[in-house]
Amino acid sequence: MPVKIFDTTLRDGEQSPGVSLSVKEKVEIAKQLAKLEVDIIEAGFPIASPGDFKAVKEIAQEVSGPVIAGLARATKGDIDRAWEALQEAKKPRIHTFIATSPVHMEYKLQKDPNEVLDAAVKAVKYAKSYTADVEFSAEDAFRSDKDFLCDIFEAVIEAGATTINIPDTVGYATPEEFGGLISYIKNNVSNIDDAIISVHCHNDLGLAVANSLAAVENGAQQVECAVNGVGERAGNTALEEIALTLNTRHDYFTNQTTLKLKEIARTSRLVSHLTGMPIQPNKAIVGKNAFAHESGIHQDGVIKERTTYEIMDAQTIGLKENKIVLGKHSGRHAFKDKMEELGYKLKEEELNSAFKRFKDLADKKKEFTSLDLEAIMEDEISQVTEIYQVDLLQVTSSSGLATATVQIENEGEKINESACSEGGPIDAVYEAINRITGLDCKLVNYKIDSVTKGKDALGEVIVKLEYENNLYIGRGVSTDVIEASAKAYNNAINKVAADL
Ligand SMILES: CC(=O)SCCNC(=O)CCNC(=O)[C@H](O)C(C)(C)COP(=O)(O)OP(=O)(O)OC[C@H]1O[C@@H](n2cnc3c(N)ncnc32)[C@H](O)[C@@H]1OP(=O)(O)O
Ligand SMILES: CC(C)C(=O)C(=O)O
Repeated sequence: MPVKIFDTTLRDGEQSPGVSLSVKEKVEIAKQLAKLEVDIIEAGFPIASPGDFKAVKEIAQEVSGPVIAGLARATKGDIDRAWEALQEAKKPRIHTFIATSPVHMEYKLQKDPNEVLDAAVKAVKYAKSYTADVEFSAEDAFRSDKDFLCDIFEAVIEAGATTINIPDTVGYATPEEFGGLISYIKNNVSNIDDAIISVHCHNDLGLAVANSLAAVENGAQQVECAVNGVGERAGNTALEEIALTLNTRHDYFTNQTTLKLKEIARTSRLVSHLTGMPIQPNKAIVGKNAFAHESGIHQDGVIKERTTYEIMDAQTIGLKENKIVLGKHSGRHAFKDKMEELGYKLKEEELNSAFKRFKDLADKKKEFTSLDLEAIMEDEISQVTEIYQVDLLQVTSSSGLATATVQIENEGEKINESACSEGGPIDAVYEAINRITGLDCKLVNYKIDSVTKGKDALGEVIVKLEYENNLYIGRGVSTDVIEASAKAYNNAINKVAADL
C-alpha cells in the first residue's frame, strides 16, 4: 500500500520563524504541490489570521487533486472557522488536535487527562458534522503516556476520526523508540484498522526523517512533511528525503509514495524562493551539491559508470543532469572530459600542460565555468616555446611609485631585475622584463577583461608590443591581474625572441 504524503509546508512550514507567505504565494505553492501529486495539502490554520483563512479558502476553491486540510484546535470556534474556509474544497479535511503529554496538559492546557479526552472526542464529533474526513492529532504524543494515547485514539476513532496522527512535536524520539510507539499503538488500539495511522515528526535532533521512516516500517500509512524540511524551530520531516528514500531503497521498504518525483526539484526551488529560506548546499536530494562531484577519483568513477558514486539519478527529481564541478580536487579524466565537451581535442602533452595550468589556478580559484576553461585553453594555444619564463613576481607601491622585482629563467639561468615606475605596478613589471631580456619593446596596446564574475574571477590580459617595426600580441590569464599582465607581456616577448 502506498504511503500517503500529507504536506504541511503551508501550515507548519509557514511557522518557521521569519516566514510569512502572502495568499497569492500560498496558492502558487499549493498548485505546485498538486502537480507534485501530494495526497493531502494542509493549507493553513484558518482561525489564526484573516490571511490564513483567505489562503485556505482560495486553495479550497482553486486547487483540485489532493485533499485540502485546515487545522483547528479542539474547540467549536476553530472548527467552525476551518469549515468556513474549507467547504468549497472537492475533498475537504478538518484536522483537529489537542496535546496529550503531562507537561502540555498540566501547564499549557491546564486540563486533566479526562478533560482532554472529552475535548478530543467532542471536537472530532463536531468536525464530523461538517465532513466525513476528520484527522485527529495527539500533540506531543511521543512524550505522552502510551496507554493514555491508546485510550484517546480508540475514543476518537469511535467518534469518527478517519486518520489518527502521532506527532513527535518536539523532535525528542529516536527511530527505534518511535517505531516502537507506532507498533504499540497498532497493537493496543482495538479499532485501529478503521483509521489511517499518520506520523508528524520534528527535526530538533536531526532525526525527523529517520523517525518517520521507522514509523513507516512499523505500520504508519501517512507521513506529514514539508518541502525542504521547513517548519517550526528545526523544521519538519523533509518531503523530498522521505520520497527519495522510499524510492531509492525500494529493495528495503515495501511501501512507496505516489508522488510525481520529477516535480521535486521545481517544488523545492519554489518553496525556497517564496519563503526566502535558502537551501544549504549539502542538503540531501535538493541541495546544490547533492548531485555534484568535485574530487578526481569520484569524477573518474562517475564518468566511467555513474552508479559508482550516485545512488540516485538527478533526472528522477527533475534536474537535467548531475554536475562534474572542476576545482582543486579534480583529476585529469574529468578535465579531459570537460575539454572535449567544450570542443577541444587534446593530445597527451597538450592535455598535461593545460591540466597543469588548470591545477595551478585551481589553488587560487574555487569554481571554474566553461568560460574560465576556454580562457585557459586559449592561453594554452597562444603559448610559444618559452625561451623566457617568469618565475617570480613581486610588486610594491607607495606614494605613487611602484617597484617590481621579476625573476625570469632563461636557458636554465635565473635572472633577477627590479624597476621603478610612476606609471604603476604593471609598467614597472614590463620595464623589469625589458631589462632582463634586453629587448627594448614598446607597449602599444593593453586590454584587460574579466572572464567571469566574482572576486576570484579570471582576468584576461591582451597586450600588443612593437619591436623593430613589427607588432606582437601576447595573452595571459590569472586570478591576479598583475600576474596575468606579466604572462601576457612575457608571451609576446617569447614571440619576439622566436623571430630573432
Ligand atoms: C504543535 C503545533 O504546531 S500547534 C499549531 C501552532 N500554530 C499556531 O499557533 C498558529 C498561529 N497561532 C495563532 O495565531 C494564535 O495562537 C491563535 C489565533 C491560534 C490563538 O490565539 P489566542 O487566542 O490569542 O491564544 P494564545 O495563542 O495566546 O494561547 C493559546 C490558547 O489555546 C489553548 N490551546 C492550545 N492548543 C489547544 C488545543 N489543541 N485545543 C484547545 N485549546 C488549545 C491554550 O491552552 C491557550 O488557551 P488559554 O487562552 O485558555 O490559555
Ligand atoms: C498540530 C500537530 C500535528 C503539530 O503540528 C505538532 O504536533 O507538531
